[in-house]
Amino acid sequence: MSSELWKEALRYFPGGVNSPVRAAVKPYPFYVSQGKGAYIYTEDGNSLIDYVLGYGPLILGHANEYVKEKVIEQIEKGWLFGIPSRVEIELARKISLHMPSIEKIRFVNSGTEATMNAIRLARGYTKRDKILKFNGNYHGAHDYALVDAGSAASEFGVPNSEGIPQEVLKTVIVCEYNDLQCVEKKLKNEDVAAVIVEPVMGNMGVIPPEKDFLKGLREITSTYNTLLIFDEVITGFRLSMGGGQEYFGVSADLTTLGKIIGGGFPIGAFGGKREIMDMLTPSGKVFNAGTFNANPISMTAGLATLEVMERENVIEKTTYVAEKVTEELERIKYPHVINRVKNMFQIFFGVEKVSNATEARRAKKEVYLKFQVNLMKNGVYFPPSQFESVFTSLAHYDDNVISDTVLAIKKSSELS
Ligand SMILES: Cc1ncc(COP(=O)(O)O)c(C=O)c1O
Ligand SMILES: NCC(=O)CCC(=O)O
Repeated sequence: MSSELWKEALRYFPGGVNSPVRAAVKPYPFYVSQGKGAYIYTEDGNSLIDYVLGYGPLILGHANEYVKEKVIEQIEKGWLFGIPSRVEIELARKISLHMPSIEKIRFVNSGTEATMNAIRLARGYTKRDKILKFNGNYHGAHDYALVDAGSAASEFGVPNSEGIPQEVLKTVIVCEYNDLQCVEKKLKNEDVAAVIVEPVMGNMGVIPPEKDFLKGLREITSTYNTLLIFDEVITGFRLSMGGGQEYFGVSADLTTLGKIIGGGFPIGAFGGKREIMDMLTPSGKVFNAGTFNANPISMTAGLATLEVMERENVIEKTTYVAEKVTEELERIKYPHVINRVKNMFQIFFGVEKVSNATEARRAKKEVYLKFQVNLMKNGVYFPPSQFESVFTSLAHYDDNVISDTVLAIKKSSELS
């Protein structure tokens, strides 16, 4: 039973969990025993249609057969060598084919590591210390990212974590998302190594960039010789095979990836222009290393996932599911706004517009949570936090999954 496991978990783990957002499930987290396709199964004998999908990586759904076979084949051959293996080249080739701005890449183990290293590299390359980020963007859980951070940092009321040295904080400048004037002013007045941005915000709910925001960032950063880092940990291989850059037609100097490119196994990557990437050890003097970097299991699962995506038009199918689900959400009587870009979306109650983190924080979280709990009772799992994105997968591209979701939304919409 989940209730018993939770009681024991509270003894071992701070707050009962190993990543904070998991504790946001009310009244206490359910424990998952299995996942298959669009469904997860709980220790309490319930099944739920899963719209969280491991917070984004599982774009094919749970336990995809092709990915599973490939991973098992690799396990038969061994799972860690600390020596290069063929599959890392195959995955790199595929990524750079779809994302031409990535001429060279380094594989790490999480999105956190990806942004931490991309920022260090930008500093090394430009010989400048400062970076600029946006309020509510989440770039992982390292010191330079936990300033006005979204996701669980906002959900749990600590957008600015304790434990980060003042010296570090002085190097991080924050602007509001979609505010180009702020960026222009800061870059004019300070020496900024890099601007890091989520091409679509997926960590304050979903917030799209306004028209010309990303193009504007490209122009301003070029003017001031500041690097533009697209954090595509969520959007890479989700908005399009070429990520947010292809979707919006804007090219970044450095790109961070994670989630989907590991097919559900731990992954991160950062890549970009050859001359910048070559500053990385061992060809250059900006250090990065890792026991598990480019481990063959994550490489294999990622490659298999991208192969299925190429074959099966996954982005359009997952977008179709998101359209159907949001059409039903639109019918909810309680005043709300829905932000959707392709196959990622979120609903905000009691507000008319959400175009930045400040506006997202004004939404009625308590109404969202009531809706989320209602949905769980009716067999559908949405993120337990207003500040996460709803995701769809290939496994959701199924009439029964869609109609069961629509029915669950109808039954869950009494919110006043
Ligand atoms: C845009 C973005 N960047 C970075 C990260 C950090 O990735 P990870 O959780 O793998 O460290 C996340 C994670 O959720 C993310 O959404
Ligand atoms: N949007 C934030 C994440 O996806 C990370 C998941 C976690 O923090 O457990």
